[in-house]
Amino acid sequence: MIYLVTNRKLINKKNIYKVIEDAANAGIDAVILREKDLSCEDLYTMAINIKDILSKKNIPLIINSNIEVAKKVCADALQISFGDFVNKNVDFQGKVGVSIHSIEEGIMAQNLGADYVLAGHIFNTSCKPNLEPKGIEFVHKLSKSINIPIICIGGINKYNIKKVYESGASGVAVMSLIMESEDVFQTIKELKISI
Ligand SMILES: Cc1ncc(COP(=O)(O)OP(=O)(O)O)c(N)n1
Ligand SMILES: Cc1nc(C(=O)O)sc1CCOP(=O)(O)O
Repeated sequence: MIYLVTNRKLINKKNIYKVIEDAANAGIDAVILREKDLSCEDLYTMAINIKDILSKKNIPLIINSNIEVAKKVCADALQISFGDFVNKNVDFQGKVGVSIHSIEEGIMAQNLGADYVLAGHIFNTSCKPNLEPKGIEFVHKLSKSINIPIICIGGINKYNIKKVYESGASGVAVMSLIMESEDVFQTIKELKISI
């Protein structure tokens, strides 16, 4: 499973909808709409447009952080930080994915009913320049500690994707590699054949 995480600010020539369309055609498994700076109104508009593209291919839409928008657009899943998951009363009909950054958070997320965890960041990534990556051993340990699906994020590319799967991940989430790609279709195909 390959999840695409959006970041419209990383896109060079194309626009976000063209990227999503190419990704959908290349066989992406889900899209996490993560545009933290947008107002609810603008995020909702973007979510509706993306849902329109994805629904033609039955690809799930996941909304990052914003439960109001996730509900309003009837998203397939909500992606939420560990802190929000633990501290807020998350009342959402669809699946709930929790972002975790330690084994303890992974176990707690599972015990509290998370449907899957987004675990990171695994490798160095320009998106998290001041934080140490967790490394492949973290994936290995996490997969021995929990039974819910583990989606790994952070610095995933065609050279390391296989190792991530071999360490027990059920899938990966990729942002900059795809957002910055000149050829989104080809980039995703290369990831898929590298698994
Ligand atoms: C140890 C650690 N903490 C937090 C992060 C990244 O999480 P954050 O930037 O808060 O949220 P998202 O980028 O996942 O939306 C990390 N990699 N490591
Ligand atoms: C959005 C995000 N969350 C992370 C986490 O560790 O929770 S790492 C990350 C960025 C991943 O982007 P790229 O594929 O460009 O490395």
